[in-house]
Amino acid sequence: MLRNVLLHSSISVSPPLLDSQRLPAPSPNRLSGLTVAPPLRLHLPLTLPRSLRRVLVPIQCSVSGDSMGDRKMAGSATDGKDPRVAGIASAIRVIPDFPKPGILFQDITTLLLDPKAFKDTVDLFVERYKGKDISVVAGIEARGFIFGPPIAMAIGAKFVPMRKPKKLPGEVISEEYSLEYGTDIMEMHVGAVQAGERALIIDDLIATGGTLCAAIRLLERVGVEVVECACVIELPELKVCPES
Ligand SMILES: O=P(O)(O)OC[C@H]1O[C@H](OP(=O)(O)OP(=O)(O)O)[C@H](O)[C@@H]1O
Ligand SMILES: Nc1ncnc2[nH]cnc12
Repeated sequence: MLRNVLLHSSISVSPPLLDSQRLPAPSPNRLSGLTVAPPLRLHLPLTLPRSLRRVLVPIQCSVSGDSMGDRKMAGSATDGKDPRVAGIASAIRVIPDFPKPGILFQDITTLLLDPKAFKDTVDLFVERYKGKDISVVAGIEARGFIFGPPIAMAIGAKFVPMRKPKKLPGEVISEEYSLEYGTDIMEMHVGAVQAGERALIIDDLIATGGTLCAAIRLLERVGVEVVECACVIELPELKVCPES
């Protein structure tokens, strides 16, 4: 069971930024084959403490302050009380029925239109990870490529893209993972990381956790220590990881 996290700001993702962007409140819908009852919550950053990373399989995205017990990290800027989190949450647009009926899509492009909210998002991660001896920030295609590089630069780490198949030109190592229907493959360049390095994995969102599981496996196969995974958004109602 996954019990995370640092930030545990159980915030309802709020209406769109602009009136013109407002959408009707979504009804409970299905995502990845699972019933999802809004409101969804924003957790920033969603991090998996090292001691709990392994229990991503099976993942439970629901988070409770109690569940962290002794592992709760006191004093984190991301404990849910940080005033920046509300602004970030309100900048994320929710679009029902995209990309297909029943999906409640968390659209971070509206967050990117808001310079303060975007900066606050990156800053919250940077505040947590600066000075933690992390030499690798691994970003997951595509939206991990948006948040990963500014975080990497700010903490003095290199950025390593974890890409979809046949995108990287050099020699790669691959990891297959399960999706709701079928499988996908994640790839990383051979030589991008060295055994013994400490990595942070960044993505925009965790749903089932299958994508993050694959990224962890890929890095650990080459001897990298994955310190934590961090995401902007958690879909806490999703309780199943496709990995087994
Ligand atoms: O926790 P999971 O169930 O694995 O899902 C989370 C992943 O899904 C989304 O990416 P997507 O696969 O849609 O790719 P994209 O960002 O390239 O559109 C999201 O950005 C995460 O990477
Ligand atoms: N509901 C969702 N919104 C945005 N990206 C997603 N990836 C998986 N589920 C998603």
